[in-house]
Amino acid sequence: MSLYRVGLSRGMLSSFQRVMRGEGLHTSSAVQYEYIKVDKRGEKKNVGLIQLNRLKALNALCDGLVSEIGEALQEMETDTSIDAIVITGSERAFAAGADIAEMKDKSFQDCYARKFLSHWDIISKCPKPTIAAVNGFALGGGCEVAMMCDIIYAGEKAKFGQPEITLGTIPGAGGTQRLTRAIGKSKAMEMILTGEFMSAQEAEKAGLVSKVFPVEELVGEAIKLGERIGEFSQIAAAMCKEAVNMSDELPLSNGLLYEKKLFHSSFATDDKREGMTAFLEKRKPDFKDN
Ligand SMILES: C[C@@H](CO)C(=O)SCCNC(=O)CCNC(=O)[C@H](O)C(C)(C)COP(=O)(O)OP(=O)(O)OC[C@H]1O[C@@H](n2cnc3c(N)ncnc32)[C@H](O)[C@@H]1OP(=O)(O)O
Repeated sequence: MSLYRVGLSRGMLSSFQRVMRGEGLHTSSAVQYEYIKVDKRGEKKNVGLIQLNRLKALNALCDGLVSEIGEALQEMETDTSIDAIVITGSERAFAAGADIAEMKDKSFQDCYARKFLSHWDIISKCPKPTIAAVNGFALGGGCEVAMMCDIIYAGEKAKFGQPEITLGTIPGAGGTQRLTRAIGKSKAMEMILTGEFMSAQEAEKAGLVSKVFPVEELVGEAIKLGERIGEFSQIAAAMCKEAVNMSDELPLSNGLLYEKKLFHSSFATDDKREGMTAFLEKRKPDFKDN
């Protein structure tokens, strides 16, 4: 049974419970991947790095590649030494979309019966903070994977687009929804209906990207961001992530209530006591993620 399937069969347990119990698999060099490279980076090795590595096909997201991302995320999710996760590609391409050769002969029945692209959701469901470090093309599914992450950093030559219309289809992994939420209806509609690409600088201005960096500095900056997040209580970080993501799902009044409930819950943690005590004692907090 693949690690991915082991992870999925535990679906009834919340990710948070699993992390807290320290159960499950650990990121290790024992797992061999065909389409990705996996590493732990940062001074404390607390930032997981997933690098898409199907270079000849511009990291086109074939089924095997996405399954491997899922396996790596499952491992990093249960590895308590990892606080944040960076997903990146190559300098030429973050990912040029779903694999067109794999899709060409698929029928409606294949897609519907096998829930085509549904397993991609694992990326957006990761409870740990995820950062997409995008150099080069992030097209179609590539743009969608970037948008499934919590934060997008881009290299200055990055290009974002949802060109599915040029293939006679539409985005199928959240492109219409997430892009519209990120940059507004008019800009998203124009991009999706024309298949035109958006530069990193335009994407930063429109709100799709947080920051733009020189190409060669991008991954290092994303790792630094992961390290900064790792300095805080990881329970608080998970709650922040959950609350922010709920703003996409809920009407304002429900979102505000959800936030309040999580805020109250944070008062049950040792880290909240430590954070506030440290502030009053004018010292650095020593969070235990507890
Ligand atoms: C359904 C949704 C998900 O919701 C999708 O993602 S559909 C796919 C959307 N993506 C696209 O339409 C982008 C397709 N790719 C391109 O338009 C171009 O490759 C490019 C990114 C603009 C780069 O062009 P360039 O001329 O520099 O490079 P090549 O076209 O020669 O590409 C090199 C090599 O990679 C293969 N490849 C690129 N993208 C894909 C893909 N999405 N699926 C499968 N293969 C891809 C391309 O076929 C070339 O392979 P080779 O002929 O060298 O074997």
